[in-house]
Amino acid sequence: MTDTVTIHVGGSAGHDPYDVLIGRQLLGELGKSIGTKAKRVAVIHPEALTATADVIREDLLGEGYEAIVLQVPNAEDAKSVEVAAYCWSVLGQTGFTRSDVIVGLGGGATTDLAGFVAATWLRGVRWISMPTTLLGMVDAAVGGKTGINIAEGKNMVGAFHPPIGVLADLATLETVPKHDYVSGLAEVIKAGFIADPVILDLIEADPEGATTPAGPHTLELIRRAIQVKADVVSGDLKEAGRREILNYGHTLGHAIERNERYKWRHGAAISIGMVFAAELGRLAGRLDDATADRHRTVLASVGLPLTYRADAWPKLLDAMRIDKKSRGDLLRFVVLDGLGKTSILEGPDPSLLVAAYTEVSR
Ligand SMILES: NC(=O)c1ccc[n+]([C@@H]2O[C@H](COP(=O)([O-])OP(=O)(O)OC[C@H]3O[C@@H](n4cnc5c(N)ncnc54)[C@H](O)[C@@H]3O)[C@@H](O)[C@H]2O)c1
Ligand SMILES: O=C(O)C(=O)C[C@@H](O)[C@H](O)[C@H](O)COP(=O)(O)O
Ligand SMILES: [Zn+2]
Repeated sequence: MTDTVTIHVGGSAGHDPYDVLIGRQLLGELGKSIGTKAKRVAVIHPEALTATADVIREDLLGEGYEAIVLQVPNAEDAKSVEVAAYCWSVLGQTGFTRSDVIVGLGGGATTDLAGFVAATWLRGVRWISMPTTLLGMVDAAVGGKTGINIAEGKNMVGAFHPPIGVLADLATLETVPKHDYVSGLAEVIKAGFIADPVILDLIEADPEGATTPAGPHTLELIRRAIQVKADVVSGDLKEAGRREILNYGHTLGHAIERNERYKWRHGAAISIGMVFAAELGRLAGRLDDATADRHRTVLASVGLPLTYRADAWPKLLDAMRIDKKSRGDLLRFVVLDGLGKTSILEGPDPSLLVAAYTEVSR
């Protein structure tokens, strides 16, 4: 049995600090995190986790809470205004008050939705994140970005609303489909390039092992990636500055997700987005060849995609214009000046963008 690892996330912008617990058999921790003020607990979960949600419900009932479960669609289909509206209706019908607590149980799509419902219900109620995918644990569950997608763009409607606690039970990873697990590695690798290169060394030492929760470095990879995220969001919850580095690879990545009508896995799109960002850095004269090339080798070594359709460029460029980092007509990209050295490339020449896209297109 693994000992529980605790990572502290500092409070900022009027929000309280909280802990991320990583371990096994963390179910018992849920009651402690909810506390005695709450009467009702709503567990929002995807179809894939119906059985787990039922176990949690029974447990909460046993602890004296009025527990309800809200099943939502798997994956990105949950991140819609219709699904949020369904959740609001259920909360209304059950008399959910400001002292009650929402639990988001699932991957990043579910926790983004659950956090958004918590942020908007009665203008904000407390919520706990229980991530059950690699991506959810290392990125989505931490930091309080919540939201839903619209046809015009990814996560375009949302709020900064941090959870009061995060419970990452490693046992849940055992049932995650392989391609979803690998998708999560894109965010782990992102953390490696922007802040903690030891992550890259660990993956390169055993890429096959990195693609399974049974791999030798799973806990260390998760712990390191969460630490990167916790350090960044503790100082800049609302993305006024440094937090933008967590968006490495996301400007093109989100455009690809929109172009695929949110049927692609997030990590797959971000993988291509990071290769593009590396090429931008290289072509702008900021990033050395070895680090730019390393993106391709490490991402490919775990089976993540590196290229996208050449003919999609005009649509992707259009989508990138409403990226949240844009200011007016100015496109802004997170790039690297070296390993772990991030900077912002503002308003790059259109020819530079085309040249970088040529390097990732097929
Ligand atoms: N808020 C943030 O800071 C942040 C950070 C990164 C990513 N995200 C968002 O996270 C989402 C991607 O998250 P994801 O990769 O976890 O995908 P996901 O939530 O879509 O989950 C992938 C699939 O696995 C299923 N699943 C979840 N847990 C399972 C388990 N334990 N066993 C079996 N099946 C399981 C889900 O139902 C879904 O079908 C995107 O919407 C992305 O925008 C948010
Ligand atoms: O936490 C952040 O900040 C991030 O940018 C992390 C990203 O991995 C994540 O995909 C996030 O949801 C992107 O947010 P967005 O504001 O660009 O939609
Ligand atoms: Zn992401």
